[in-house]
Amino acid sequence: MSDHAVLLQGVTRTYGSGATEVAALRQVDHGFPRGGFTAVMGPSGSGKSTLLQCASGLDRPDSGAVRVAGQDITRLAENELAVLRRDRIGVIFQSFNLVPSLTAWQNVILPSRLARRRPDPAHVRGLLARVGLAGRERHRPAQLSGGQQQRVAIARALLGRPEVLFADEPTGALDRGTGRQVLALLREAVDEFGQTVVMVTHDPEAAVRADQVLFLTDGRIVDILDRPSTAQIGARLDGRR
Ligand SMILES: Nc1ncnc2c1ncn2[C@@H]1O[C@H](COP(=O)(O)OP(=O)(O)OP(=O)(O)O)[C@@H](O)[C@H]1O
Repeated sequence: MSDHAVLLQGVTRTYGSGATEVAALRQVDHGFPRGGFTAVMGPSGSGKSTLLQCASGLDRPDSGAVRVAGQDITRLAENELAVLRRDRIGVIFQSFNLVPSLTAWQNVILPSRLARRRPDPAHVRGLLARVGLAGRERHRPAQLSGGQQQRVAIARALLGRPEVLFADEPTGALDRGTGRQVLALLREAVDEFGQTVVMVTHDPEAAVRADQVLFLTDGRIVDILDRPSTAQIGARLDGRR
């Protein structure tokens, strides 16, 4: 079995055509280590979200392969991809993406309900407690702070015990203290539960929690730093290194 939870091979994604053509990803090759925490950084428009979307099966590359659990997900039919995403992948967004009319509990179990599954209530309760939301199960998103809403989204992403958790700017809408709590949960998913986390971020304070930081420019990975300091990340972003 590969030691990569997700393997990108020659992944290219181009938007538009002719004069408006934009190459968002250009022949990207990268393996995300199993049980590792990787941050993806780079200037606005460098292809970070596109990389996350192609790696998580939300978008399909124009060419190249994306292997998750050894399967090339670019070759799966829609229904096969939906099953793989449901069983093996969790996704968290900057804007939480919760359903406003549902309680925290209902939001967490929504994907499994849609998949006609009945999650174990003890597991749901335990998950909400793990993310610090014990006693908030019946609150709706509007009755929760931004950080609490993001923790509901994390609990939802973790419910199916996914092997890989993708997070697109998960702390982007949060203050620093609340963001730290969210990062601690992602770190815990890696350290305690052996999950793989891939996180897009603009924030060096967030990226420093990762084991490895990828830097994208113009649709290409231009650098990879292992366990960099905040200062090293800042210097790399400023082009001082
Ligand atoms: N749906 C789309 N249609 C056309 N062009 C797109 C689309 N999505 C992304 N792009 C373009 O692809 C390039 C990469 O976009 P992407 O969102 O991946 O960058 P990013 O690094 O995540 O940027 P940001 O940090 O601003 O979120 C950009 O030039 C963007 O304008």
